[in-house]
Amino acid sequence: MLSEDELAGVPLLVFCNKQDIDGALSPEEISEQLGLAGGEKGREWSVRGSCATKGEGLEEGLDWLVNAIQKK
Ligand SMILES: Nc1nc2c(ncn2[C@@H]2O[C@H](COP(=O)(O)OP(=O)(O)OP(=O)(O)O)[C@@H](O)[C@H]2O)c(=O)[nH]1
Repeated sequence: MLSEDELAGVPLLVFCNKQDIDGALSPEEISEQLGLAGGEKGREWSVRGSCATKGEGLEEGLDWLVNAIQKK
């Protein structure tokens, strides 16, 4: 999907939800597995932990996205 021309340069935000559950993959592990760490240079990206049931990490992530879009 990220290789589509229409999405070139578009900021990417990935929420790694359910971080409150034991054994959840960390954002670092997920960004490695998605090939973002060290590999994605054509856009701003952020892979963040969240816990939707407690509302943790969501506002910070959306703030990051708004900033990234405004800079674009
Ligand atoms: N412990 C925990 N449970 C969550 C979290 N976010 C969602 N859930 C729960 O996960 C279940 C599935 O949530 P949905 O919103 O239906 O998500 P979905 O994408 O359809 O399903 P999943 O792939 O299981 O996440 C619900 O019981 C939610 O309450 C979280 O951050 N922590």
